[in-house]
Amino acid sequence: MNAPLSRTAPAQGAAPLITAKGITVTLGGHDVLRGVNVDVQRGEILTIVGPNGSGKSTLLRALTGAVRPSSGTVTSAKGLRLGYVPQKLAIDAALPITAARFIGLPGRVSRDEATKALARAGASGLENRQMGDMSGGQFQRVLLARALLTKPDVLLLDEATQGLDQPGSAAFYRQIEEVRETLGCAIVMVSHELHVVMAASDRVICLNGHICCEGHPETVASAPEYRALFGTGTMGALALYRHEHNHSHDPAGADACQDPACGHDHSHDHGPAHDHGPAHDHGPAHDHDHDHTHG
Ligand SMILES: Nc1ncnc2c1ncn2[C@@H]1O[C@H](COP(=O)(O)OP(=O)(O)OP(=O)(O)O)[C@@H](O)[C@H]1O
Repeated sequence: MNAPLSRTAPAQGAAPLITAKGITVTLGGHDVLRGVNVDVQRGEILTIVGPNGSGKSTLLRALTGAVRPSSGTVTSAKGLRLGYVPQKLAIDAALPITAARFIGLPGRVSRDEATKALARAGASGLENRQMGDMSGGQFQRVLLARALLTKPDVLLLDEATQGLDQPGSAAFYRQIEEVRETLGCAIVMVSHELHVVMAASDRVICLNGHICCEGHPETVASAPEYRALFGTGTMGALALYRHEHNHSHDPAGADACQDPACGHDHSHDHGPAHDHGPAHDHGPAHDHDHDHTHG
């Protein structure tokens, strides 16, 4: 299920489900996004990575139409159905509501539909469980089940595994791949966990207000250029992807990117061998065969 070659092939060449062309989004007087171009193809898993405040959530919201660009356009295929899994959702733990009832809100959903959606989200058997009693992973799966009720053409996830541990995140993303296999929907996800989502992604976009770089993760995994794209921006996660170690990673420079327009410090060592000293191997990242879209 997790093997790249067994993936449902994204519908290359078909009309995109969502097209953002040269969008600039201005919030609070600042250009949060500048001249961003994104196509979402049917059946693909597209991951958006980038440092805190780089506009990932804003881009997701612009793609859904929840945020209007100040320039550029976002167009969607006619009748497009969207599903959305938020970063987190606060539910009063004291509120007595079962998973089956929760995913049925606000509309009416039959017990059968709720059960099927929970099964697709890998949350079978949780129908009668109180939402307040769920583990973080179970809770996110119920949110996923809720998003799947609309049978979305595009499922959007905004750091849906925040708060989960690594095995929990990895299991969640495997579930996402399964959802894609079953429903054939496109998936657009924001994640900080590049090491975890890498295996599940067809394409990765590195965002920092503009698109720094984008590409196919498998193609670029062996390319030397990709190693320089993220400094310690994954908090060492890329190194962890390759092998376990327990030294600390400096979260500073979280937005290191090879693109000089990003303005990051690239003076640290990106040598091919992983070094357990302060200079880290930056592991898999992205393709430099891309269009730069600087605003
Ligand atoms: N409604 C708003 N008004 C003003 N500024 C906003 C608004 N929403 C977001 N911003 C600003 O836009 C920038 C991008 O925010 P966004 O949430 O899109 O980033 P992000 O990459 O998703 O960040 P994070 O990784 O921290 O979730 C931030 O500087 C944020 O403060």
